[in-house]
Amino acid sequence: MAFEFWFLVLARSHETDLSYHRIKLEGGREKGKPFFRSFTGRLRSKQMPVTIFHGADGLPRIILTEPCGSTAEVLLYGGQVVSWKNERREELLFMSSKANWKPTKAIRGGIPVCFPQFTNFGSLEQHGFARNRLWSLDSCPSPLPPANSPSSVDLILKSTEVDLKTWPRSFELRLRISLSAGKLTLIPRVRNTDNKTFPFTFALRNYLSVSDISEVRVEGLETLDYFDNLMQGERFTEQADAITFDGEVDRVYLGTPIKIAIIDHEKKRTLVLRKEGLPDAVVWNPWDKKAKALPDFGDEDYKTMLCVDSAVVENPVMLKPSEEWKGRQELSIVSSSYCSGQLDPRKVLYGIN
Ligand SMILES: O=P(O)(O)OC[C@H]1O[C@H](O)[C@H](O)[C@@H](O)[C@@H]1O
Repeated sequence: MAFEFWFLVLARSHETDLSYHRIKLEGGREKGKPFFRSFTGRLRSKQMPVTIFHGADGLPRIILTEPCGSTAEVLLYGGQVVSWKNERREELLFMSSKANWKPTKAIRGGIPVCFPQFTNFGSLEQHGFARNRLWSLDSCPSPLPPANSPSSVDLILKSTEVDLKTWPRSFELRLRISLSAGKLTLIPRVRNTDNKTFPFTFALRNYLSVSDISEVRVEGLETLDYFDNLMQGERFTEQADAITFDGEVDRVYLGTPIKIAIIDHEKKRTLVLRKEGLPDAVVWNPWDKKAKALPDFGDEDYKTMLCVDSAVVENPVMLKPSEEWKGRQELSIVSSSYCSGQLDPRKVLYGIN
């Protein structure tokens, strides 16, 4: 059965007022064939040369590239980064071996966007609906300047009639994703297009690829208070001088410093998470038992992943009509762990010489 759908993309031309560009994405479903045919569509605009591909899974995606050779792959479904590879083609994000690539379910890996609710702190579905919706290209990212390069893309999700029934607040959720050598930057924004103030919680859930979770240290969270989701959200104070892993962990660290280092001894590399406007950080690893209970998580996958999320959880954002909230996170790779003697984590975290 033939299948087609249209994206209406609002694009601002250089000289004139707003104009609409319509992009048609076509595919066909034949017996035994993927839902979509492999397809390349191009939004022809002076300002935003964005190419949309369809992979074997049929999901529309954008591939970001930069001159040093690193790449990122972003799905319109969920506005989700699903791959970030360095210039040596090594994958830096985790993707579950049992990830479900069919819409309506969240994809287990990459960087899902949790909005308007983090976890089950509210009446909505776990982690909100944004990760389960088809986003669009956003060619009017004002007040950010247009991202006019193959290293960047702007996406948008607006409230729909269906979502207004469960969450009656009109919003525009924008996400700019930018790639540069050794760095992936995400800038989420939420605009209140309603006539009432609304609260929301938010997280960029970073599924990071690690060589062996037992050898990983997270620095920058020591001495902080956290909510432990394994203890009914009870509040504790971190006593360890770094977070290490030997069992399930599901914590929301509160009011963290702007930099957190994830040190992977075996890979001899440190991943630095730098964030603004996202005061909390969630650390999650399901470990063996929970991994087995999750249908889209490979039994052994917990050994090679760690979620360290940039989040706003403790104090929800209260957004007034017409106001825009903005966050920012940068993930960057420093290619040798401090174990090698070349990198002192204090330098990474605090810039101490
Ligand atoms: O399975 P998901 O909906 O992606 O959630 C994964 C995990 O996220 C959070 O950290 C929750 O506190 C956990 O209870 C949940 O298992």
